Amino acid sequence: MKEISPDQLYQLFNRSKRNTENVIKAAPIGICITTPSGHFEMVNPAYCEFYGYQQEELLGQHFTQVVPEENRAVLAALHEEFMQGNENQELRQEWDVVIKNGERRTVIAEAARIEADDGEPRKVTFIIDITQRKQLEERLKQANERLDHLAHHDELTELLNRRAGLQRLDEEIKRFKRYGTPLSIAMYDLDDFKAFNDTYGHSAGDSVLQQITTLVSERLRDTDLHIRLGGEEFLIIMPGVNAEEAYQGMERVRKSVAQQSFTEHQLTVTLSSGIVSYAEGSGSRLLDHADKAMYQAKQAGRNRVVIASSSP
Ligand SMILES: Nc1nc2c(ncn2[C@@H]2O[C@H](COP(=O)(O)OP(=O)(O)OP(=O)(O)O)[C@@H](O)[C@H]2O)c(=O)[nH]1
Repeated sequence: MKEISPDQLYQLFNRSKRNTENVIKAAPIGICITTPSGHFEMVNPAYCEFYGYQQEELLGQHFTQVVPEENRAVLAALHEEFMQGNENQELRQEWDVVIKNGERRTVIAEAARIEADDGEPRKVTFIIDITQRKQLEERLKQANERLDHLAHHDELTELLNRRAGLQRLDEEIKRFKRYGTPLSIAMYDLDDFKAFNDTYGHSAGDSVLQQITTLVSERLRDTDLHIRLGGEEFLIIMPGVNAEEAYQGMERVRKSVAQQSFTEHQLTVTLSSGIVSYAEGSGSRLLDHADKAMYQAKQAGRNRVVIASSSP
């Protein structure tokens, strides 16, 4: 082994120290060292650049200067706990931070406890800016929620669409079979809506469809499900409701719609509805029965509610 003189060793030690300092200066990630009381003792250029501060604006300041006000107490307490922890304890967490101009950013901060030359512990923290990644994740999440909403809802009325509605009907039938609580459905369809469209135009028709469905939803119970089956035909699933109660509920809905006036021409629009209570069979059989009852309501002169003569 090569003999190294104390003088050479001293020079090597000094060079190693300078190299370490240069590595910290050149590091592309933010690094800071904080005292046991939480004050900045060292901040590297990448740290200063990320937060938008000069080195002298941070040194000696409490680290919570770069933390949103609402998180300051929690982070100060965490820092204290960390400082008292065991030697190898490391902390890796995602945090919201605030840069000098007040903007919020998100970082991953990884901290390690070291012992300084005064024998006291220090916390060295490495930060990685993940703001862009977080923003992308948030946008992706919102886009997925929107897609999910579009897959289950009708765009014009915001009601559940046919596919989602029929799925809910099957679920309610399963619940009926399990618990035996009553279940009724009401189908309704606007009266002479073709004539309305032909006279006042399709976009006036669209707006009336939106207003009527909003009005109907307001008249329903919170537990009822309101579905657009297609065109101007709708379904209401009423869990826990027998045919008589469903009839009374739909009569209230029918009257509310008939009393309301729509568009600048103050027009009235009516609806016809068929009601059926579940006894047995499939969802589509139940719908057939409600459809037949609705047809009877149309045949009997429209603007009325009919209970299906026999349950499926
Ligand atoms: N504006 C608008 N009209 C629609 C929409 N969906 C269906 N319609 C119209 O609703 C009308 C339904 O006509 P029909 O099925 O003949 O029924 P109706 O004229 O309401 O007559 P009855 O149901 O027998 O009282 C058609 O003119 C469709 O174009 C929609 O999303 N917007």
